[in-house]
Amino acid sequence: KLPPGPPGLPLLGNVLQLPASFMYLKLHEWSQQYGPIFSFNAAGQRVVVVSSAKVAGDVLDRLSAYSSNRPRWYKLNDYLSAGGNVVTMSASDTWRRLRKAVHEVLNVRNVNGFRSMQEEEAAITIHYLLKYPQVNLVKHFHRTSASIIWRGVYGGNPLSLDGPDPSQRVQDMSAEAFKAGLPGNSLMDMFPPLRHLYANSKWLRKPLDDYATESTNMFVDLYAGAKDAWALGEPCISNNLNKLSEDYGISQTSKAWTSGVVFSAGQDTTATALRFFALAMLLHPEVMLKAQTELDVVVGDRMPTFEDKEKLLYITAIAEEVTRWHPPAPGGVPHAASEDFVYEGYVIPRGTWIIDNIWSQTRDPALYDEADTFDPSRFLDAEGCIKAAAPDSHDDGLGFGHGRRICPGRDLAANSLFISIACLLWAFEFRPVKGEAAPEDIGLVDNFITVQPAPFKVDLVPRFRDLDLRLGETVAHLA
Ligand code: HEM
Repeated sequence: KLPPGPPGLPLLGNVLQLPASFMYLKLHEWSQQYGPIFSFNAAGQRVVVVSSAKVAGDVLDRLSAYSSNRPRWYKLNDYLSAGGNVVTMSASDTWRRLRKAVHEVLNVRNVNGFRSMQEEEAAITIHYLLKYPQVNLVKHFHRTSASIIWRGVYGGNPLSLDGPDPSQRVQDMSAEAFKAGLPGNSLMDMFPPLRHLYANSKWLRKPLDDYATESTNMFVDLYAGAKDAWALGEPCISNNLNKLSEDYGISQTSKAWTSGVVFSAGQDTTATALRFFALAMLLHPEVMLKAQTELDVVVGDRMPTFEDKEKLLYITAIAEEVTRWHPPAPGGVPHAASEDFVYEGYVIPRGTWIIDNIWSQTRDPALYDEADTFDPSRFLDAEGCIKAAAPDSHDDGLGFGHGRRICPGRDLAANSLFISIACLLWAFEFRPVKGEAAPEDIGLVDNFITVQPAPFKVDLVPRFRDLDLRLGETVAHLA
């Protein structure tokens, strides 16, 4: 038997009850009604939802041998991504090899090699915020996050705010493709006879094939453009993939796709977290003041660096709380059962989608009190040190998913968030702009995988009169 869940219609199941956007809120509502593991039917597709940290840990971590596949996404994976997308591909040998290559660069030790680049990017962000205060934070934080991951993947120079932005096209194309992955969003995924039609009709397939070709060309060009960085020996993901020996059996096109997909997986998520951070500062000036008191004691009037991390514990806690309070991907990326398995008496058949309901997990009353409140101190013990995560819960990083599919960029992202937050709070007071919506009324935008705060204005008041002069060498070159 499957876990319990909402009653549905014959054939269509619960598909008409699923909202077109903010689906995670519906899943949260159902989890309150049917418990930490429930199931529903999206027009014939069985879906199981895991909504507490314990059940997610059991099903996605401890039973990961059965729960690490991805849904069989015909439109998204086979057509739009030409089978080359490491996020959407099934748990095959190719996926394992690609993940290993990505992990070699992004593991917790090696990401430290990107720290000076991330410090530089924090300084550049402050410089642009001073130079272009009229430009919305959305654009500033897009640049920060895109530039860090761009350089992590392709090496090279920082992306600029006032020049061409080669990253935007990658972002737009990937957001477009991911729409097709949501339950009920692709007819060929819902109705198997249509797959035959598409397979046999060039005319029907044309827009999908054109899209895939455009993506492939874009990724191959970007990959080829990274060769200068490889020649200079810069540590970057594309270089690592390039060095994979022929024995791996991975084509150059597949390496190019993986580089592009890793870029797009890391960009929007990190930018979203920075936007929620800024919103949290508007809503909670007391948190900002406490963080700035810590910064005044530890770093004073020089810009923070990673060397200060061990002493900037409240800042570290803010970075953790941001992705708990508003996880950038609140509905996770769906997993799927690679074979039938049993959990607590429920049989989860092969092919079932398993939704990692991150939103409900980050509101799990077993782990967090008053979960809707932004409170970094929940991650600190009585001495003000960072608490160890509760056993088997990874309650300090639920926003990054679970099991063998867990986000391979989480350590890079955690470092980006730490240094950006430390430097931004060192540099500026965050104040509401008169006449703008009150911070609590700022709505959300559903971007299919990420959910972000709607654009809002914030008054960033420099904390030092000569701030631009304190930003170091890189910024002096930019100016
Ligand atoms: C705050 C920032 C980030 C958040 C919240 C985030 C969140 C996530 C989540 C929830 C997943 C799905 C995990 C699962 O299926 O269980 C994921 C997967 C992934 N993330 Fe991240 N991510 C972030 C940053 C990054 C960065 C910086 C990179 C790369 C540099 C990255 C690369 C990936 C990739 C490649 C996958 C797919 C893994 C697979 O399917 O095997 N992410 N991320």
